[in-house]
Parts: sequence; C-alpha cells; structure tokens
Amino acid sequence: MSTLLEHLQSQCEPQWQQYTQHAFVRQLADGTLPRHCFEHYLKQDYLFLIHFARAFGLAAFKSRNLTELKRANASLSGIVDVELDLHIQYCHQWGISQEQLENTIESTPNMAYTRYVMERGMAGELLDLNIALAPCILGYGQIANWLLAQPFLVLENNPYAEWINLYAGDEYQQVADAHREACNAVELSNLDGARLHTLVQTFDAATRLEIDFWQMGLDCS
Ligand SMILES: Cc1ncc(C[n+]2csc(CCO)c2C)c(N)n1
Repeated sequence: MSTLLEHLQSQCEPQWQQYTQHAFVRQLADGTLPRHCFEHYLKQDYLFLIHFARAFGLAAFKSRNLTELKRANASLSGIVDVELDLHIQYCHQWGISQEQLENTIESTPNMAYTRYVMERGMAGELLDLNIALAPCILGYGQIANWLLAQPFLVLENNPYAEWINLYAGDEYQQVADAHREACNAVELSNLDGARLHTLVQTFDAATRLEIDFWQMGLDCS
C-alpha cells in the first residue's frame, strides 16, 4: 500500500522529473550556471521564503489539534529564526546586501507560486496546504541527493557546492522528513476519488510552479 505522497508523485512523474532534474540544477552541479542567474534566483528566493513563512502561519491557523499546531509552529520559526538569517548571510557571500534583498522586485513566477500555495490553504484544509507545500520541501531534498550521485557533479571549485551540501545535509533532510510525515499522516485509503483528484491537481500545479521558478533563474537577463 503506497503513501499519499508516493501516489501523488507517481501521478505527476513527468513534471516531477522536469522539476527535480531541471537544467538549472544540472548547471549548479557542474558549476556552469552563470553567476548572475544564481544571484537573481537568490534574490527572488528571499521573497519566496518570506511568503513561505506566511504559509506556515496559515498552517497554524488551519490546525485542528496540538500536533498539527506544533508542526506548523516549528516550520514557521525554522524559516523566520534560522533559514532567513542563513539566506541573508549566504546572499552576503554572493555580494548581495540585505537592502538589495528588500528592494527586490518580485517576479511574476514567484508571485504565482507563493500566492497559489496560500490560496490552496485558504480555500481548503490543512492537507491541501501541506500538499501545495510538498514539492518545495521534498523536492529540494531529493534534488540535492540526486545531484550528489550524478557523474557530471563537480564539487571542487564549484561556487554552488555549499548550496548542494546544505540541502543534502542531515538538518535539511530532517525538515523534509517531518513534512513527509505530516502529509502521510492521512491514509490514502481514507480519501475518496474526488478528494484525491483535487490533491493530485494541487501537487501537479505546485510542481509546475517550481519548474517555472528554475526557468525564471535561467531566463534572467
Ligand atoms: C523556489 C524554492 N523552492 C523550494 C525551496 C526550499 N524551501 C523553501 S521553504 C522551505 C521550508 C523549509 O523550512 C524549503 C525547503 C526554496 N528555497 N525555493
């Protein structure tokens, strides 16, 4: 018997592969990604993380018991107290100041993605929101592990090695495991066909929005 996430991933296999094996991440791994593309991505990702923190605030609101509330709270404080500070520090190493981050004009793929996730949460239940968040959280963990196993990976003198190691690291893998557990707390057999179809649509849309986010990084001028 498969889990809910295994089912969703299998229903969205081509998109999932396009997202997790995108040219952007391949170029991170072999170190050929133009620096300005990565800098553009980092600036947009700062705004992205702020909206994702808000989404976990919404997850707290949608929680129905202490277990769910604690999960949402841990994710919210993880982003606000740890990840955003790390992101600001990391951007600083790339020569991007906090002021530049705050003055970044949000791209339309970024807007589409973050607002879509929040819309799923507002219109639906906590599960809809968790599934909208899943490609983001689980995808990055999978991407980093996949990249580490690829023959085209070059870690020596690769300016993106730290990024890959961060997402492949134990700390991030635990964040991904916690979200997987939250999504899979629902038994697949307890969901009827229509409910499952809605969740497949949400997972598919969020996965396609991740593809657009990578593409935004590559297309920057
Ligand atoms: C476009 C985009 N997609 C996914 C992530 C990864 N990520 C974003 S929020 C979050 C939650 C972790 O507490 C994680 C893993 C990213 N940074 N940017």
